[in-house]
Amino acid sequence: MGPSIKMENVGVHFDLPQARSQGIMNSFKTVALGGVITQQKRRVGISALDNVSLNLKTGDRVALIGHNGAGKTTLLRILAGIIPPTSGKIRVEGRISSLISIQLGLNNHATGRDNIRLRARYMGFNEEEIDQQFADIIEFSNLNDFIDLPMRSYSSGMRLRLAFAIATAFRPDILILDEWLSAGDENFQKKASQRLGSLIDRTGIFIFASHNSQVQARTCNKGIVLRRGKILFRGDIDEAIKFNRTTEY
Ligand SMILES: Nc1ncnc2c1ncn2[C@@H]1O[C@H](COP(=O)(O)OP(=O)(O)OP(=O)(O)O)[C@@H](O)[C@H]1O
Repeated sequence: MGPSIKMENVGVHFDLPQARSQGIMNSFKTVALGGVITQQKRRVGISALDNVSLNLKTGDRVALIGHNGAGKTTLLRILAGIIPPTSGKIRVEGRISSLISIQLGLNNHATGRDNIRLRARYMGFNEEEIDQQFADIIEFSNLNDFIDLPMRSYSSGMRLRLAFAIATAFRPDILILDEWLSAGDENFQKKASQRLGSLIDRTGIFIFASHNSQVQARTCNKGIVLRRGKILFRGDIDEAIKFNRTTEY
């Protein structure tokens, strides 16, 4: 059986205890962006996702579309297990790789070489799998002798190259991407784009939040339009992009 994702009536609510104020609802009511700001008694919160159900299987390449604050990143974070849903159920079969915070888990005091192992273990890969990709990661990051120096001696671009090379080296069953990743100088960016594209092609399920509908049209076959935490439309990618472009909401 291939990878699958099943979400049933998932909701995410953020409590904002520090925002207890009577006036807050009035000042935010008319804003069309973001999740729905809620207020019970004097407790303010944000409903970032509301009653979202999804059924994804192998071959699904899903674009998440929607305005700022619509809930795209929250949905990705739920799927990646970074935050739990407040309500509803979620079931994921298969190994997930999230390219949301690719520098997380890297250690400034360790060498590039040691960081490859650290970060790959953090992603859930075993020593054998790491050994298989080790040389490729070193070659792709193109750090030459820097790979044996502690990461604190790297420039931010070098750090990103290493993080990118590691994050894209292992083929997961499910790949999660929040905006297209790019790293390094112009030359490296071209290489990085190709590598990311090839990883997406080889992944069973791909979920991609972005404001760039051109890239989404190229890499996805389905689209989900979110508005204020709810699914407003789902269908073929072209229809979803068209819906988003032509519907006032
Ligand atoms: N940690 C948090 N605490 C409180 N509210 C949050 C938190 N994270 C997100 N939100 C709120 O949840 C809603 C959805 O945010 P989310 O980041 O999922 O939107 P998005 O669709 O990814 O937006 P963008 O296109 O701007 O990246 C927004 O109203 C945001 O303010």
